[in-house]
Amino acid sequence: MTGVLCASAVGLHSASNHCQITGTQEDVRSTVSWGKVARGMRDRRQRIGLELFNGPFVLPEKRCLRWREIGIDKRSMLGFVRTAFCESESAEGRPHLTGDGDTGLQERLAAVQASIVEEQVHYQQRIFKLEKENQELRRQIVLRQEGHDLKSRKLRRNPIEMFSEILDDLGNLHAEFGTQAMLPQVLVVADPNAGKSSLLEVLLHTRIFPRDGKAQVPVKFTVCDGPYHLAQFNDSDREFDLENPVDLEELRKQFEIRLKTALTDSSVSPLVSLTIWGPGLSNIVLVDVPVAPVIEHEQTTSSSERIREACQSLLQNSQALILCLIDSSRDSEYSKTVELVKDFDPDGRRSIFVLTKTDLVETSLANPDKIRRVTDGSLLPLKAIGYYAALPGRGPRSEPVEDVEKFEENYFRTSKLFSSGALKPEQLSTKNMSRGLAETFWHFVRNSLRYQIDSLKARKAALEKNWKSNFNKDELYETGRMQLLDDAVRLTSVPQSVWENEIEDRLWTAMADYVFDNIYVPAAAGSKDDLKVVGNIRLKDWAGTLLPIKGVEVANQTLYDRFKTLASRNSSAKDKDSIYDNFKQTVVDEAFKLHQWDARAKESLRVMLLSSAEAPYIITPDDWNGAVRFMEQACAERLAAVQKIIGDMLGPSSWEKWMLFRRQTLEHRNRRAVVDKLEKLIMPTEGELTHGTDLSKDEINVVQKTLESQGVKVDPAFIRDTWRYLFLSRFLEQAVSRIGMCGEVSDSEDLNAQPSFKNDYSDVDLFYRIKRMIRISSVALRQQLTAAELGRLEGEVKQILDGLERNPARIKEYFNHPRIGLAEELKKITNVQEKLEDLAKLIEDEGTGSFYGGSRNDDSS
Ligand SMILES: Nc1nc2c(ncn2[C@@H]2O[C@H](COP(=O)(O)OP(=O)(O)OP(=O)(O)O)[C@@H](O)[C@H]2O)c(=O)[nH]1
Repeated sequence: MTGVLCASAVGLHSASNHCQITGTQEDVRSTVSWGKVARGMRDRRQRIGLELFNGPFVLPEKRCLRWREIGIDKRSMLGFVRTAFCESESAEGRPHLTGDGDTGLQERLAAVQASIVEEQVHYQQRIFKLEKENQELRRQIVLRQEGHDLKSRKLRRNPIEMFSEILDDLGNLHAEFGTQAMLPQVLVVADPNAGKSSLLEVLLHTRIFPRDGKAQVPVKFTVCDGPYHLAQFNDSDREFDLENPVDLEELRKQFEIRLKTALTDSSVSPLVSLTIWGPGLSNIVLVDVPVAPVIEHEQTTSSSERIREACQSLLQNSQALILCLIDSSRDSEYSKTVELVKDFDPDGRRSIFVLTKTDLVETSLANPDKIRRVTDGSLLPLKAIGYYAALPGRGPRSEPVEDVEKFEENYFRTSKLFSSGALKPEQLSTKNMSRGLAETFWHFVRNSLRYQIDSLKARKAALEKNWKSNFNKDELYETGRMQLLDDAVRLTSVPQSVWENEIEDRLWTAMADYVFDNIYVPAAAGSKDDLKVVGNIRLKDWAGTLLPIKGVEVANQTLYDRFKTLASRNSSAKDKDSIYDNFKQTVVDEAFKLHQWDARAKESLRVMLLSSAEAPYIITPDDWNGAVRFMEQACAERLAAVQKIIGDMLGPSSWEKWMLFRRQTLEHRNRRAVVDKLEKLIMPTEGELTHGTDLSKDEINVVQKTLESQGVKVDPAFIRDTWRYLFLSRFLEQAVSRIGMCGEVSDSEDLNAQPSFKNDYSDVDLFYRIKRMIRISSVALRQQLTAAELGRLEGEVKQILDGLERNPARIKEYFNHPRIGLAEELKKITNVQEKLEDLAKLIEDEGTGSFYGGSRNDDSS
């Protein structure tokens, strides 16, 4: 071969804005009649690359002539070069177009190819026009069907909206229950500055992204073909009119806020979602997926960790298409995004590559062969299912989308980079890509729907196996509510005697320690006369102060406990269902926070008790017998409690030490020493207790000093404390043995015959009065309870339930039982499955062809 004239150099294709010639000066001079070319050009503009065609003609390996530099249009240059070629064809050693074969044939082939390209472009434009008309007709039909209801200016829900809703439902199912189901969506990924935002904006036909850069957060765009150009965030009802600059500006602001919130606030979804309607938009779900969080995961902070996970889980969806943008002006073989795509889709089964910025390649002639090497899979590490070239921008992003589209259309019509047929005309331009993408997307949808329906059915079957009943939260709430109101009413049918006995028992338990420590022991520890006088005074003081207060507290607590027991009454029943427990117990608790016993109750109880304190003492044999039994039991119980306290003070006995391996502490040993001394010095183990309740200072001193001489160091408070229980124990032992000597009486004679009835047994009398006061309190409190408190409580329960009904989120919280979880999941899966089946049926009936959406076209095209 004597010379090589590259195909692109010859300019046989009109889609070039420069001419490239390769070969040495001699090669080229001997093969082409360059003078002819030069002459033709000079004739036209008098200004031509003379140094190339006539001059010293030092042709380096590669030379380039720009049409614009020469000053003639491409079509003319094409003509000149063609003629020059034809003339030189007969010459010996004529030049070759790149590649082998006969030059003339190749030239003719190239010419035919060029005209085919032109034809295709022409028909493509016709198709656009027809589609636009078709779309306008559809819009009019829809508007007519909707009766010109312009309140909602969107089209009635189209398949892509149905589909997007299903995607959201599946996302929620996954987040709430971990249910796996995947459907297609188009994930758009790119290296920084590759033109992703520009491309998305052309696809959405609006400059939607915030101007000052956008946060690295995934954004889902549900793109719908519709008569009006509108946008709406999925978490809001507001529609933005994209034709209105004020609305558009506001939308950008809102968008920016949402992106920032998604990045920083872990309580909101990391995926920002919005729907865009517009005439001629393709029906498709696009997700802008930032790759930086996935690639640079070592540097992620905890807040961006969520974003990384979200992006990763989007990419892991084996049904999703990955639209990977490749900046052709850079060395794409080193692209980190391409590496990432390879990780998630090693076989290139769901990846599509889009070459952007090819205009820059063309002007710089950096690597003209690049397109072919990308599309034949030799440049990138994986072969994709589709390739497109798009020119979504060329300068500031403020340029109207229409202008970008026009520029793009013009560029592809004339670009020599694509003249070799590496990409077909329908693979060139954003518009064509959008259409092709919609086609592939719906193809993926159709193929995956059946599989997803089946996988949801399988999950449902597994859930149904675990689930017998068919509750939902609203039904559960209604049942729980009815049961609670029923329980509140059932409180009124509790017998009076049950209330009274329960309050009486509880009140005595609550007051027993006080009665011993502050009434009986101080009164009985003195002389027999003191017992009556002191006992009387202390009893009245108790009746006038503490008893009414404690009485109301105890009655309220009794009411609460009984209501709680009733509310969980099913616990032991056969149909017990713990599902209601949480809800009912919480409502009961809240009702009792509201419930205040009538404030007048204490005062009326106090008056009643004080007057009973004046009432006559034991009169009848029953009074006596009851009082004796009560005193005996009370003293025995108190004695047992005191002995237990003393036992704890002294620590383990020798037996326990050896057999149970328990150890005595220093405090235990000191207590034992103090008890020994007190028993020896002050309180004889045998015989009547003659000492008063308190130790004198001298007695304490003696005990302390004696112990000190034995090496035991204790302070006076320690001695006094030990004495208190020691005394009480001895005192109660004597009381129990004394009361044991009292027999039962059957009549008044018997009663009067009791030894020293009036004098020696004043303490029986005291216990009789104590018991009578407790009884009077319980009867009075029961009366207040049944007459007023039950009614008020029922009202309060209703009040709380009404409040709950206004706050469904709280109701949801109460019913969080695993079985409810199953039922909820089951319900949601059924719902999604039904929607999927509707969509599958629609696809079956209409075919996906009608779902792709429109193709926008300019009137000019
Ligand atoms: N010449 C030319 N410039 C383009 C092309 N596509 C985009 N640009 C320009 O490239 C610059 C970057 O484009 P963007 O759309 O912001 O790129 P991006 O991928 O979103 O960038 P990041 O925000 O870093 O992700 C802008 O100035 C665009 O106008 C193209 O095909 N040709």
